[in-house]
Amino acid sequence: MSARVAGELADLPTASISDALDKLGLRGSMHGLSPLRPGQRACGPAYTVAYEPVDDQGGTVGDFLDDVPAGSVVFIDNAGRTDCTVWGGIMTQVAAHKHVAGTVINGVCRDVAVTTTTDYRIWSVGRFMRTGKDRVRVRAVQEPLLVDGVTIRPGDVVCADEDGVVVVPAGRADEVASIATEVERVEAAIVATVRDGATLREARSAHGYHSLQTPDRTASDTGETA
Ligand SMILES: O=C([O-])CC(=O)C(=O)O
Ligand SMILES: [Mg+2]
Repeated sequence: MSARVAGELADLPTASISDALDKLGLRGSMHGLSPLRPGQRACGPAYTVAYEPVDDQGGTVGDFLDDVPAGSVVFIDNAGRTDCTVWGGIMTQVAAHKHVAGTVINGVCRDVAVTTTTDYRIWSVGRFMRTGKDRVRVRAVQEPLLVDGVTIRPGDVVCADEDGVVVVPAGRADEVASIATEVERVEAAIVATVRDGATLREARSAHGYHSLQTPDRTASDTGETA
């Protein structure tokens, strides 16, 4: 993936990227992860972290942050747990200081007031104040995660905005960016066509709105022979 493609994805809404993933038959739209505050966006290569529960003492939260490169999106899997955190205000301030692009948590964070007054972006299942220290520990860093049926590999492109989070496989970023760009172009054309006097039904039909995200059927998909 070139810097140009990464830049294109960074400029595209997650809605159009999600449509492109649908068209290519790829899973990558992450259900149930919401932005902590309105208006935030982030896009960058995934830095993956998996947590696991500990029975008693010895759990830790967040020491891996020293190793995260600037521009990455930290993608943390705490198995969707909402009863203890894996991110807090110290981590937010350190990540912002290191120019980390953002954090996605399949779990919860705390110290939300700090994050909302710091130039840093988090998407999560929710928020809760009880720490993960002595409750969870890091099981793996920079290994593939499987979250809600989506595989997130280190270096995959994570894009997130007000609609939520999408993950684009690094090797498919070029195709996804080009289809998502076309989705954007067609959607703008539909609105322009209505402003020129067409009905929504006419404009959508003229520009193929309903199948923008529909996978192209090949002979092998349909069982047809050429
Ligand atoms: O225990 C945690 O979730 C971490 C925390 O509060 C912080 O980084 O400030
Ligand atoms: Mg804290």
